[in-house]
Amino acid sequence: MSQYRAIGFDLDGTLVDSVPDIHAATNVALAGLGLDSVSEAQVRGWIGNGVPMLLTRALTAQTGEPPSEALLVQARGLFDPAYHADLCSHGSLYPNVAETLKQLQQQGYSMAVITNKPEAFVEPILTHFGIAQYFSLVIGGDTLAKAKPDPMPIEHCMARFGVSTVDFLMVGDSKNDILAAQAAGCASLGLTYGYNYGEDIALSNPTFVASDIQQIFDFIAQAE
Ligand SMILES: O=C(O)COP(=O)(O)O
Ligand SMILES: [Mg+2]
Repeated sequence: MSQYRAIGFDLDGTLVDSVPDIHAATNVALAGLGLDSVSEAQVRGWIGNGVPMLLTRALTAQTGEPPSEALLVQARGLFDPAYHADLCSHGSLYPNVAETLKQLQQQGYSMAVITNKPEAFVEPILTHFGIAQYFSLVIGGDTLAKAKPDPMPIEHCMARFGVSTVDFLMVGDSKNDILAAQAAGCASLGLTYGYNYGEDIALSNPTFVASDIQQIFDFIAQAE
């Protein structure tokens, strides 16, 4: 094993290309409020800070002003059942994700999902794609008091795994993942294929940058 003992994985844009399903549920919510649909490309640029922020961004785009709390609650009441009903039918695992997780587990790493997606959606998605068994801990965007880019989810995870900052590697597609890792004082691997508000992940200065999750083996070997 390398110097790392535990690895945190972001979900959306890192393990699963979930935009098509999130896009569909967003448009169900907007239609229920009598608002026009948004495009998949728009939704791709709004993912990263959880569902409340995604809906805030969508409602702002379609009404021209930030939504009231009441409108946001209404939108969430429409989004959640629509997304729950159809979490995975259009999405897919990114290449080499299942194989990489399997190999890392065989090598003895403790692994967690650290996502800003609401916790209730996470387990069914992991199960659908056959990767739930690789994770001994799942932290959603609403599991703790603070979400990424705050370091709290990573700190919580390190405490649960009984590892220190030098033992932990955070893998993600968004600057929120990299900022959370930097704030927690641990290493990060930034993936170039996900959703990062249209920005190059390298601009956030992750410890490593990769275009395929399988490249993680190059970096953890390097760190030995
Ligand atoms: O739900 C989001 O906005 C982002 O989810 P992620 O943290 O798994 O990328
Ligand atoms: Mg992500």
